[in-house]
Amino acid sequence: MARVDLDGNAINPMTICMIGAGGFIGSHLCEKLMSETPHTVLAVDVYNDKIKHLLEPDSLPWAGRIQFHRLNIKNDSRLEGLIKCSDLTINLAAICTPADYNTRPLDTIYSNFIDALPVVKYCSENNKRLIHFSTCEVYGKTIGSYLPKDSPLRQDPAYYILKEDTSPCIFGSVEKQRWSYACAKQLIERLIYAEGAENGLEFTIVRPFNWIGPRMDFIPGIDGPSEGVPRVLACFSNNLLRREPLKLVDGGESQRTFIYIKDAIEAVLLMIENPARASGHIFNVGNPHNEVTVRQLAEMMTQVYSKVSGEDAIESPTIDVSSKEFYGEGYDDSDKRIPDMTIINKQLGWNPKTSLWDLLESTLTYQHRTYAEAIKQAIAKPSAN
Ligand SMILES: NC(=O)c1ccc[n+]([C@@H]2O[C@H](COP(=O)([O-])OP(=O)(O)OC[C@H]3O[C@@H](n4cnc5c(N)ncnc54)[C@H](O)[C@@H]3O)[C@@H](O)[C@H]2O)c1
Ligand SMILES: O=C(O)[C@H]1O[C@H](OP(=O)(O)OP(=O)(O)OC[C@H]2O[C@@H](n3ccc(=O)[nH]c3=O)[C@H](O)[C@@H]2O)[C@H](O)[C@@H](O)[C@@H]1O
Repeated sequence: MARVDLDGNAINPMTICMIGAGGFIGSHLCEKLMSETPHTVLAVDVYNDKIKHLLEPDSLPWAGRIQFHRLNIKNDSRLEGLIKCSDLTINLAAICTPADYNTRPLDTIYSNFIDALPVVKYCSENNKRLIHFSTCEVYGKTIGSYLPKDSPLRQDPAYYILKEDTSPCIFGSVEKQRWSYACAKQLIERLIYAEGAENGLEFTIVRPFNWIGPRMDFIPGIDGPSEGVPRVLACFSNNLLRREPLKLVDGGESQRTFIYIKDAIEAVLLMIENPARASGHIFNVGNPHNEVTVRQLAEMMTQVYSKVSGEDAIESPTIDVSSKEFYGEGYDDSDKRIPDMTIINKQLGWNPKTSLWDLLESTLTYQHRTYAEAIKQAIAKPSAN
């Protein structure tokens, strides 16, 4: 049966230049595009470990519809050619782990702003559509976080719900280098918006709210550096696999809404296949119903991991650490992130489905299956690391 868009029109096969296709989100998006659509992907990245299963062997049903191009977009003249021969470019490439924002602020700003500039320029000059990945961090802190602790207004959604078209972007001072990432992402959003307004660039901006699932980041000492600090899902998974306490930064009081990667990818596919509804928009993509404090996340992950691994939790499953100790000087945090869903509901009719418990159960089953044996061996032979 022919695939149709939300307005009942047939969807024609397209060629997509996907930059950062070898990362967490890219790998899931490639998987979806290969298994459920007729589209072709030119997958650009410096790594391909997370999409190897889609590239080999040649006998895969989609062989010929996905090509890997190993290139660094900082300095490779092949990029423009790849964008020119595609119908759509999706840019996912970025440094996006908070441990880097205050310790490698220059790399963070270059990666999230400077390196994205040629992508925007080539799309604009060649009249190509662009879907650019920004972040919910562009909202920074909530207005409510500046109210007195006992103010009743803190309970009023007007002071904390994050809306694409009305919420301000509130960052800490320049010394708080944590915000180097959010600020670079905000400026590239503004540049893309301006290219749309002045030069007619057809764009969509995605603001992901803590998408999590299998293949997110790395497990330190197993498939990433021993001293590396990934995002919270991988940090806590690593602690659980090693039977160490989960570290709660500054008491684990910050709040997040987590969404299952597979739900979020459905939203991206709707954007890809419904350009008339998606172009010119900025979309929050998150799950407002999955809000927890980081402490609650740690407690739930501990329970879920016990269930999927069959091992009892350790006696003291969490430990408090200061942000200075964990991330170093210049760290700061978003207090609370709940996405407003009005625009994405109206334009794409999309809603997330998976509860936090269910998404943790499938993700931690994957983590256990993928890493438990390797961790056991690494612990038994520490010198082999
Ligand atoms: N995962 C989330 O919940 C989340 C939340 C907010 C924003 N985002 C944004 O979504 C995008 C993808 O995030 P992710 O979680 O998949 O991260 P990721 O780190 O897993 O993927 C990014 C990919 O980009 C590649 N890359 C980086 N610089 C490159 C360069 N110069 N040339 C070629 N490839 C390069 C990396 O090798 C990596 O494979 C990022 O822009 C990120 O800021 C993600
Ligand atoms: O995923 C998103 O939507 C965005 O937010 C993330 O930022 P953040 O949520 O702060 O990063 P995490 O590493 O996932 O941390 C979440 C919270 O857990 C805390 N944390 C992290 C790790 C840990 O071991 N312990 C711990 O308490 C952090 O301090 C923070 O409060 C990253 O900046 C980006 O990937 C992305 O743009």
